[in-house]
Amino acid sequence: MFPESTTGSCYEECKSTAEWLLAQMEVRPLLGIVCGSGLGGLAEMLKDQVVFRYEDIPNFPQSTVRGHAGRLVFGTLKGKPCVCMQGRFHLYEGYPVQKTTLPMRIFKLLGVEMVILTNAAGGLNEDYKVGDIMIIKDHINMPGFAGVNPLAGQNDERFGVRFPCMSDAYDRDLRQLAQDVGEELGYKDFLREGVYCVLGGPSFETIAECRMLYRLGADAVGMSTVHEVIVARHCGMRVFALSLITNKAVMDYNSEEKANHEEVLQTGKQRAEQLEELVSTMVARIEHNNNSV
Ligand SMILES: O=P(O)(O)O[C@@H]1C[C@H](O)[C@@H](CO)O1
Ligand SMILES: Nc1nc2[nH]cnc2c(=O)[nH]1
Repeated sequence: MFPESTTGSCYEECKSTAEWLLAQMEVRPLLGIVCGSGLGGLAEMLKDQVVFRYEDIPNFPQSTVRGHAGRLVFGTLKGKPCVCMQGRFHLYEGYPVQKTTLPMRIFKLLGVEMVILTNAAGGLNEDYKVGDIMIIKDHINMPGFAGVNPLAGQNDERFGVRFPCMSDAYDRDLRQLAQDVGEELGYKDFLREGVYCVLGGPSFETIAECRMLYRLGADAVGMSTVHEVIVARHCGMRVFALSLITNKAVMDYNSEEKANHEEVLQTGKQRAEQLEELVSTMVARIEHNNNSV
């Protein structure tokens, strides 16, 4: 038997939450969006909103971090039916990794086919500037090296296979679409593509850790997204993810810079408009059901 703490988010629990939500509105979302720290403005773009506070949703965790409003917003974005998490859950809030990713399984049971995730991240790549938007092409699941994986524990085949592939986690066509849209919008100077590394947080990285992560191949470091991506891919949803580089990781022992959440939220405010424009223009061009963009 698997121990209780590692049995993951059970199918019945997710199904009852999905059914509770579906019973209260007409929207049948095909697209799921997760807003990163300070990036909740994306949810405000949805038309004909139906809003649920996390505290009112059965089985749903609560947001505890500033910059994460804790609202599930349904509506349409450029005519496409969407559900948007205005606030996500992090390991450092004290939730088991299975609980932080439970909304991905609820998305799946709501009928969502594609997930777009955003996050705030520290830039490790020396060429990156604060305010750059990084299309995530791959990830490093650092907690996974220590066995912290949302799929650890008993596997429920109704969600997906025991050993899911992750080499194709970040949809190639959606990444290309983002590049094309970014170029058209004139974002070339601040649009990047790179590798995101997740750590547990909540402490920011030491200088030695930043240097190590960069040498390992990470371009940006954060505290989220990867576990959601693993669960979304496990249950067959397509994934696209963006990091907003909100601060530069400190790599130099002579530097006076110090990572802090204020700067993260401030940079989010400054780049929110462009990030929202990029995502909404992409959404306008995405076709569903035929697996194309
Ligand atoms: O939810 P995200 O990954 O955008 O939040 C990042 C990581 C921490 O929660 C916070 C640090 O400022 O921002
Ligand atoms: N781990 C981590 N998460 C972040 N989120 C925003 N900036 C950072 C950062 O520098 N490090």
